[in-house]
Amino acid sequence: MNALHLNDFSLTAREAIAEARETVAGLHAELQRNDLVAWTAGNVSARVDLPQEAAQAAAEAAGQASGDVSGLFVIKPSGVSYDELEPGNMVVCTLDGVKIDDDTSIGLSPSSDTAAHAYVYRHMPHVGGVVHTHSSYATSWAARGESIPCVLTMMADEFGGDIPIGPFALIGDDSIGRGIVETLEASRSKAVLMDRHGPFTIGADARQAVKAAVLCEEVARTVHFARAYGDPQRIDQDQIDALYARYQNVYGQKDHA
Ligand SMILES: O=C(CO)[C@@H](O)[C@@H](O)COP(=O)(O)O
Repeated sequence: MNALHLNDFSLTAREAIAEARETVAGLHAELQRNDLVAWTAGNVSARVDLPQEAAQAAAEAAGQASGDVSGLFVIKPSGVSYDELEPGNMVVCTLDGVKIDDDTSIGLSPSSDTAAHAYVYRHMPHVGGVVHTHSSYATSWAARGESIPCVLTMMADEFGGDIPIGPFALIGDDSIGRGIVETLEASRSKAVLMDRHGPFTIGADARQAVKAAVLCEEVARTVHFARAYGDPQRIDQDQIDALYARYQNVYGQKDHA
């Protein structure tokens, strides 16, 4: 555990951490509601942006000048039933993936995918939320090492093209995170199917990352059946680009100035 304690942070920072804990705890229910997880096999995290001075002050208060205290993220505790998840047991980590003294029980370890989430936050500054599931249809494409071809307008809308396959990597160090970042940096997709493991999704915030996980499973299922009974054709790239631009910039309720 890190020497940092919640009390080392300013009131403003502690309020931001508390808000992130509420959000992340609530979003795990969305994974269940959308049938994306069996047992505890999935996790959601959210970045907590801190003003640099707040992060530095906390580090100095903890007598810690080293380590990445430029921000924090909140992630679920490993292996805890979704029925027991609540804001108070959401684990707070530095961007190095190290738990701070966050008033959860000392014994509560962060998700086993914490290193992967942390790597994404360190290397993709625009990402505010990360989700990992083993949802059945997306994971069956991962098991085959096959990317999902962009044969649906919904895929063009949300993923801007195919949903790519990432490399096979073992859990426990930066390998998975590195594979996620390398794959997503080469694509517009918000989802990557890690080979023989399962989907990881990103978003500007945690709710957008959960949406990407829901839509990833939805299109994985639809294309699975389309391929079983036919030969669906990939949408032309210029049409994918037009669909993606509309959906990302026009769809829904935009703030009308
Ligand atoms: O696949 C694995 C472990 O192999 C994890 O993603 C999954 O079980 C969720 O683990 P956590 O409960 O988040 O530690």
